[in-house]
Amino acid sequence: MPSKKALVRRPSPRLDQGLVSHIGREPIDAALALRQWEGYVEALRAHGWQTVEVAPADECPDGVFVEDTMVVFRNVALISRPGAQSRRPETQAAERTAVGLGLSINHVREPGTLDGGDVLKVGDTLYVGRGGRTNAAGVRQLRAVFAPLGARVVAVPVSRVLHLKSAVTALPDGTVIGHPPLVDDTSVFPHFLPVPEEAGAHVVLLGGDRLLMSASAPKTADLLAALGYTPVPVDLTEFEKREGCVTCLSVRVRELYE
Ligand SMILES: NC(=O)NCCC[C@H](N)C(=O)O
Repeated sequence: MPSKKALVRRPSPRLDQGLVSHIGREPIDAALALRQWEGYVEALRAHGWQTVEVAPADECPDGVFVEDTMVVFRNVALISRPGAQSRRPETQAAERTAVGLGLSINHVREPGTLDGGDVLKVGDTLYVGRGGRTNAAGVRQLRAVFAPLGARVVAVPVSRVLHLKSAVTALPDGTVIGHPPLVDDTSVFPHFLPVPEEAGAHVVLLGGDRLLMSASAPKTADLLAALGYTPVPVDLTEFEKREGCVTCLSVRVRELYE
């Protein structure tokens, strides 16, 4: 049954100590981060999403990036085993919330590593980024869990950014969008549209023609508006300083059998 639930997790006061891999470390304004997170949650709610808070993990600087804790396909959640050791404690409370929603649970197991941010769903295709956080065993386990449910799992290389979804996301019609200098190989996607800004590569489909995206990508917002979409911009500067983006602050659950 279609559902519009979104898991979110409020930022840790220690967000400043969050990981950075591909960019320099700039200081975080924790109060501003909290306001930006509240604005993000409000934008989801304003577009009909019921937000469900995962218990805070204040001891985990990167806990707000809750997308990385699982991959949801149909009514199954594959609980991740994050590629960064410091992020592994984040999954426990996220799993409890997934159970509470009625999702069936599977786990990525050692030696597999996989971050939810490396998995992009386009219809029944799951693109998975093989890169800094997701290894070959993680890809194999993703395939083993979701192929029997009808998913086509396509592994793609990711070396220029943190996660696959730092490089590309997809529009409602399945067109994959990305900022070409940051995409390893645009030819793996059947329909690819280049966008002019790094932050423009990230959209969350709110429903209908509405696209939640970062206010840091005004040229891409204009491009997408010219294609008939309605951009819904949110300020995310404090999360972008820790390599987060609009997708990573929630896990959207669209099919629940209640
Ligand atoms: N899915 C995502 O885009 N997650 C962003 C995670 C950022 C965090 N600082 C990390 O390096 O793990």
